[in-house]
Formats: sequence, C-alpha cells, structure tokens
Amino acid sequence: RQTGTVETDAEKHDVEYLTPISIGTPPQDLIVDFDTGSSDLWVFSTEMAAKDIKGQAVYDPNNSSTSEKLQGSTWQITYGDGSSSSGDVYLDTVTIGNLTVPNQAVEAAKKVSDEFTDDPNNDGLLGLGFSSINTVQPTPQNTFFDNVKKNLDTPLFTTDLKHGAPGSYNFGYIDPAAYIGNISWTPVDNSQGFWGFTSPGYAVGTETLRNHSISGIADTGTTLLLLPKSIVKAYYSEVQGAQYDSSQGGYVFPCSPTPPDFVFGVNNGIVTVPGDMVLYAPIDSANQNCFGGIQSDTGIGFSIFGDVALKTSFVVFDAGGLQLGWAAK
Ligand SMILES: Cc1cc(CN)n(C)n1
Repeated sequence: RQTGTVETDAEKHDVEYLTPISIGTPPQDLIVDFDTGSSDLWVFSTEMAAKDIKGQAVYDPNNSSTSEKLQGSTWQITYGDGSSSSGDVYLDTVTIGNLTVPNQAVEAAKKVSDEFTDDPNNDGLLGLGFSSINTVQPTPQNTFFDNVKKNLDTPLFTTDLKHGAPGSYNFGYIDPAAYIGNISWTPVDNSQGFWGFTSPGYAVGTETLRNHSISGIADTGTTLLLLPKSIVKAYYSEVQGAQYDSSQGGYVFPCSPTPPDFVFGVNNGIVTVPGDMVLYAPIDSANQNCFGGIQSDTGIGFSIFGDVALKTSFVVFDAGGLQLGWAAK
C-alpha cells in the first residue's frame, strides 16, 4: 500500500494550479491542471498542428517505449468555460510524485481551442472527477486516481491549494499537519460524475448562517466561487460600490476597503472565504476596481466551489466513504 504527494503551483491570480507529471519511457515531463471537475487526462502532443502549440511541453508517444495506441479510440471534451480539446488515446506509464500507473489512458490532443493554445504554462488536464464522465469513445477510460487507488493506503486524495503560493495534492493519506480544528464531512453525490455536495447555508460577514441549500461541486479546475444569483446579489449588496459590469461579465467593486467575508456551511461546520480572497483581481492598471471572486452560477445548473473556495481549506476527496471533508488551515 502506498501514499503520494506532489506540489502544485498557483499561476497569476491563482487562475489555475499547475502540477508536474511524467509520461512514458524515458519519462516525458509535463505540467498540467489537476481538475476534480472533469475525468480526462489529456495532454498537448506531437499530433497537434504546430500553430496550436505556443510554448507548451508536448507528449510524443513515438518517443516512449511503453506507449501503446488504443486503436479506434477518440476523445472530445468541452469545459464549462467553453474551452475544448480532442484527439486520440494511448496507454502509457504515468507517474505523479512517487505513484506510478503502468497502463494509464493518456489522451493525446490533436486539436485544442485557443484558450489552451494561449496558456503557455499549461500542458493539459488531469481529471480527478469520477470515471463515469470520461469522454473516450467507444470505451470510457479510468482516471489516474481510479487506477492508483487500489494501491493506496486508503482511496482518497486531498487538496491544499494556497493563495499565491505552492500547495499540494496528497494521495492515500490525510496529513494531520495540513489542517487545524476538525474536518467537517458531507456526503458526495457522484451521480453526475462530479464531487457534488449540498451546503446548508451561507452568511455575509459576521452575520449568522442563513438557511439556504446550495447544491454544487468541488472543482479545482474552476477559478472562482460560482453561486446562485440570489446569494451573489445578497453578498454584493453589502459591498460598497459593487455593481454588475456586463463588459467584465460579473460583479466588480472598489479594491479598497476589503469586502466582507463569505461563509458557507458544510454539514454542521462552516468554511470562511476571507474578504481579501473575494478581491479576485484588479481590472484596471491603477488597481482601483476589482473583479469579484464570487460570481453567479446562472446557466450551469449547479454551483461551483472552485479555487476561491478550495484555497481557504484543506479538502479531503474520499472515494471510499463517498464524502468530502473540509477543514480550516
Ligand atoms: C479547462 C477547464 C476546466 C474547468 C473545470 N472543470 N473549466 C471551467 N475549464
């Protein structure tokens, strides 16, 4: 039985968190976006047109003695932000930290949308959602976590994302030094392939928790905290000068003073998003106005507890108990 840990680096404004992996023999090193909101491991590859590669590292299956083409298999994925990619599939050795999966489905991109081409630091995505939503056809493939979990001390992974600093993904163990207080546990609904859960309520600033069921997913691949419009309006009604700016596509407000904290419930515990983390990023060079880290989930069908929520906490993604654990740190 094994455990593993790997460091993940926050990009500018914590827009995404990038983590090193190795693929093939000899190992090819790529840096990818670990995404609990999807279930495909896909990478930039030598099968892409050169014009679509701008600085990214690529996987070359022909340069790996352990790659084996999954004949006839293809994949195509479109994410909530409209970005997309597609290609074909190889089985190859994938290593994350000290954990190795010998026959991991590695989805080699042939096409990627501009959002990926224009993100030079990101070489692909590693899905940590449930394998039921893997897009490989005709036979969906397992995620790295699903393949490695039988070798783990316990079938879980934890996230410790940080604000503007390297964090970590741990596999197979809960590091007691990584959090403070108690872990609040809540059951996971994986019927849509996500780490879904329902929060019992929220509070703005220091007020008491309002009862308001919020059903959403824990999604490391989404940058912001996307909540029901009514809650977002209630929050920004308490932020001086906040307004919905259609040109920015969300609520903006003066970067000073620091806005109130946002609190959401997890079972009988709470998670506090500090006001300074709701200050997502300045929208002007004078840093006068800021784009909010809390925005509406309108049109998605559920809320998304993305990096703005996750980086406040140490979070346990427990596939054994089918539960999420949130703790302060
Ligand atoms: C590339 C990517 C991943 C995700 C979240 N699952 N989004 C919204 N975009």
